[in-house]
Amino acid sequence: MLELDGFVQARRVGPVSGEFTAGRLTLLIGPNGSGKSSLLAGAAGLSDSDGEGQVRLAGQALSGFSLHELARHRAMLAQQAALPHGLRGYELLALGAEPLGGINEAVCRVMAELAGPLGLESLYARPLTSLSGGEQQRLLIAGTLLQVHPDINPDARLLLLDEPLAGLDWHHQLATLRLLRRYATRGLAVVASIHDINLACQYADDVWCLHQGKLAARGGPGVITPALIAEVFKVRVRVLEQDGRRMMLPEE
Ligand SMILES: Nc1ncnc2c1ncn2[C@@H]1O[C@H](COP(=O)(O)OP(=O)(O)OP(=O)(O)O)[C@@H](O)[C@H]1O
Repeated sequence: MLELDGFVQARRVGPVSGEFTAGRLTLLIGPNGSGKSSLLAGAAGLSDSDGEGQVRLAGQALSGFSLHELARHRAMLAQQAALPHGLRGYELLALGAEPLGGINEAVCRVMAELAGPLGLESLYARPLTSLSGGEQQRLLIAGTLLQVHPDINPDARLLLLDEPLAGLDWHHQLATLRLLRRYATRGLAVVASIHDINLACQYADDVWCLHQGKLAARGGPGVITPALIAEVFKVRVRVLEQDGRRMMLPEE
């Protein structure tokens, strides 16, 4: 679906090659500054590759897409996304739906569908500036998911989220990961950066581990091993197994 072919961004990331596949949830892990945001920005078409590198969506170079075409094919949740002032929750989502035809019955239905898992019922009517950090983040996630919902945007192919779980409580972290899996099941390539290694093990179809701008490992959750964690994160961990699930416990 989304192919990175020798993607390079200044000295921040690359060269990185690989594919984010339709129908799969790819979780990016890596220490601070390892290049996750830079890679996501490249995959979103927000920054071109240096040199010969290319990013292709369904075989077409992303650098040739207009902003309108990008909006039709992918949505991106940025890290520390800025919130427009003077808006209420539902108006933020309406703003995101604008390039896709604006508020209509389908948009209202999707807003209602997202309200349950993300706990938005009482937030839609409130001014954005009155919301807590985690509440704002849940609305931003909803706004991003709305833009690639099949009932609103049948051309959507790719969903990218930079640290969507930042600031969320445990309940809403799990709800968000379940939603991302659901969107992948609907046929999108879904990619998110995440700092919780155990959640990455539990929810990812594919894991990309970045280290100093390069891919240190890529594959199923099994690529996350104590040796990889020690090399990349400089943390020693022990593996616990329960009911077929693996958990990494940092050693003191
Ligand atoms: N605008 C910029 N100008 C110069 N260097 C930058 C810029 N943005 C990021 N960098 C550098 O590029 C590298 C990769 O940054 P990036 O934000 O992609 O990392 P990250 O893996 O997303 O980190 P984090 O987990 O802290 O969010 C870092 O060393 C960072 O300092």
